[in-house]
Amino acid sequence: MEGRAVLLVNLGSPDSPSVSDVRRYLNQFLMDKYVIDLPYLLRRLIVSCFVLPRRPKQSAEAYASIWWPEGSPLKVLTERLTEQLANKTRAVCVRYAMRYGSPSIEQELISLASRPDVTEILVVPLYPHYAMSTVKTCVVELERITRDQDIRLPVYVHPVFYEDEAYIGALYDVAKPFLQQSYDHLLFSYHGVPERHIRKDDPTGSHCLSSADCCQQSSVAHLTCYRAQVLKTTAAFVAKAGIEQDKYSVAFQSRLGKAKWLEPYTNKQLVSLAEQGVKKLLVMCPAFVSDCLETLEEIAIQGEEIFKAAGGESLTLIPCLNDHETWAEVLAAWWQKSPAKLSRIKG
Ligand SMILES: C=CC1=C(C)c2cc3[nH]c(cc4nc(cc5[nH]c(cc1n2)c(C)c5CCC(=O)O)C(CCC(=O)O)=C4C)c(C)c3C=C
Ligand SMILES: [Fe+2]
Ligand SMILES: [Fe+2]
Repeated sequence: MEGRAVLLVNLGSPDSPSVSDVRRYLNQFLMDKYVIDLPYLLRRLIVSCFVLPRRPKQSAEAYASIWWPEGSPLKVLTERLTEQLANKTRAVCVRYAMRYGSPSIEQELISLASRPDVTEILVVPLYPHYAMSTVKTCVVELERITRDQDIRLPVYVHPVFYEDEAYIGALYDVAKPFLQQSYDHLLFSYHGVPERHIRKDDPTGSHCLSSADCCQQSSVAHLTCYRAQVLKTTAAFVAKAGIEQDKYSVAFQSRLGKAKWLEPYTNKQLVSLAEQGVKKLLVMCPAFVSDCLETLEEIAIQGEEIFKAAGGESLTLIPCLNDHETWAEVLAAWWQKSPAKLSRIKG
C-alpha cells in the first residue's frame, strides 16, 4: 500500500450557523439532482420558491443550538477522526472532504493527486448504507472531478459497510455503556429517504417496496436498497448485543417535503412508544457516522420534547461512532484493503 492516501468524505455543514451561510449550503445540497431528483427547472423552482425563503432561518436557529466553539459538530468530529486515522496508519496522507460546503472533494482530490509521494487514493464515503442522496452522488462527483481535472492515478472507493462485522463491533463498543444501564426500549432512528429514491435505484424495477417483507427476501435489489441495508444493520446489531425483539424498533427521521418517505416516521414512533408505556428510551442513529444536526438537535432536543410531551420520562441519545478509538482502528484496518475489494473510479 505504499503511496496510498486516504480521503474520508462526509456530507458537509454550513460554514457558520448564520442565515446566509445556511442558505448557501442548503442551495448547494438541495440543488443536487441526487438529493431532489426532479428535472432542473422544477428543482430550481421548489428550492427557490418553497425552501430557501423560510428554511435557512429555521435551520440556522437549529444549527446555532448545537454549534461548538470549534465549529460544526459534524465537521469537527470528521477532522478529529482524520487525525486519529493518520496516527494509526502508514498511509502517506489522510485527509477529509465534504460533499457540500468545505473543504470540497475537488480541492482535496487535486491536492492529493499533485503530491509526488501519492500513487493512489482510497476514498471512504462515511455512509454505512447506499442511497442515491449519499453514496451515489459522491461517486458521480468523483467521476466528474477525475475526468475534468484529468487525474490519472487510481482513485478507489470503499464499499458500503452496513453489516461489516468490525463496523457493527464499533457500534456495539460505543453503545455498550448505555445498554448496561436500565432502559425500556431502544429505537434505531435512521435518516429517511423518499420511497421514490428506493424504487428508482431498484435494478429489477419491481422488487423494492413491493411488499411489507420485500427486504427480508433475497434479491439483487438489496445492493442499492437503503431500507434493506438499514434493516440488516439493525439485525446484526441486536444479534451482537443480545437485544430481544420486543425491546427495539426502527424508524426514519428528517423527512422533507410532501412526498412519501420510508415509514414509520421517527416523530410518530416517539409518540407511539410513549403511549405504549415506554418511559426510558435509548435512541441510536447508525446512518450517521458523526453526530450532527440530525442527531444532536432533531433527536436529542426536538425528539426528547416530543417523547416527554407524550408521557415518556427520558430520551438518551447514544453517540455516533465519531472519533471513537475502535472506529478509528476499523478504518485503519480498511485502508490496506486490496483493490479487488474496492471499486475504481472511471474518470
Ligand atoms: C430531499 C432531501 C434530503 C435527503 C434525501 C437526505 C438524505 C440523507 N441525508 C443524510 C445525512 C444528513 N443530512 C443532514 C442534513 C440535512 N438533510 C437534508 C435533506 C435531505 N437529506 C437537509 C435539508 C438537511 C439540512 C438541515 C436541515 O435544514 O434540516 C445531515 C446533517 C448535516 C450537519 O451539518 O450537521 C446529515 C449528516 C443521509 C445519511 C441521507 C440518506 C440516507
Ligand atoms: Fe439529510
Ligand atoms: Fe428492499
